[in-house]
Amino acid sequence: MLNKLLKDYNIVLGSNSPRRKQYLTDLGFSFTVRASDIDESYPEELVREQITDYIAKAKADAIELQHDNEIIITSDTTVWNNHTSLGKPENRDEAYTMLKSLCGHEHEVISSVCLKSKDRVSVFHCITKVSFSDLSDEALYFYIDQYKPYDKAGAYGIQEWIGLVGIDRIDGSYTNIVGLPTKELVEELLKFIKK
Ligand SMILES: Cc1cn([C@H]2C[C@H](O)[C@@H](COP(=O)(O)OP(=O)(O)OP(=O)(O)O)O2)c(=O)[nH]c1=O
Repeated sequence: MLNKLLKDYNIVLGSNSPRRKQYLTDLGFSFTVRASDIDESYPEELVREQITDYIAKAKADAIELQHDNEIIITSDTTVWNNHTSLGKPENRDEAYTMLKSLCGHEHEVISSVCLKSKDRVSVFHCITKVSFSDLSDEALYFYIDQYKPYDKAGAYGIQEWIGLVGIDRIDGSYTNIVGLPTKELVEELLKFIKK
C-alpha cells in the first residue's frame, strides 16, 4: 500500500542501522541503502531534540542525491537523562555508568528523522518516556558482557534482555526507542510528498 502511494519516488535509507532497515522493510517500503559515516558531534549549546534534529540533518546532508525523485531518510536517537544526552558507550565502564544512571527513574528517548528531496528538507522528532527499574550491578554487568550494547544510545536495547527484565513502563512509541518512529515516519512522509 505504501509502495503504491510512493510509486513516483525512490526511497533511500541513509543508515547503517540493521533496526532501521528492518523497520522500513516491515513497513513494506521498497528502498535502497546509502549510508554515510559522519562525525556525530554537535554544538555544545544544543539540548534534547535540538541535538538529534541537528545530527539527523547532518546525516542527510552527507548523502548525495543521485536522482531527482529520491527521498533520503536519516535518523538519530539519543537518551536524555538528568539533563544529559547519552550516546553510544565507548567501553564497559562507560556502559555501566550510563546504565547505572538510568536505574530507578524515568528518562526520555528521542529520535529525530530527516526527510530530504531535491528541493526540500523536513525534520521531525518523537519522544518516548522510559522508566527503568533498580537493577542490580550483577544484572547490569551480565547485560553488558552478554549483549555488548556499544552500538546503542544509553548503552541499552529495549528489544534485548534488559528490556524484558528491567523496564517498568514506557509512555509513547516503542519503535521510536529502537531508533525509528514508524507511525510518525509514515505520516510525515505522506505529508512530505503532498506538499
Ligand atoms: C535506546 C535504544 C537505542 N537503540 C539504538 C537505535 C540507534 O540505532 C542507536 C543509536 O545510534 P544512532 O547514532 O541513532 O544510529 P546508528 O549509528 O545505529 O545508525 P545510523 O547513524 O547509521 O542511522 O541505538 C536501540 O536499538 N534500542 C534502544 O532501546
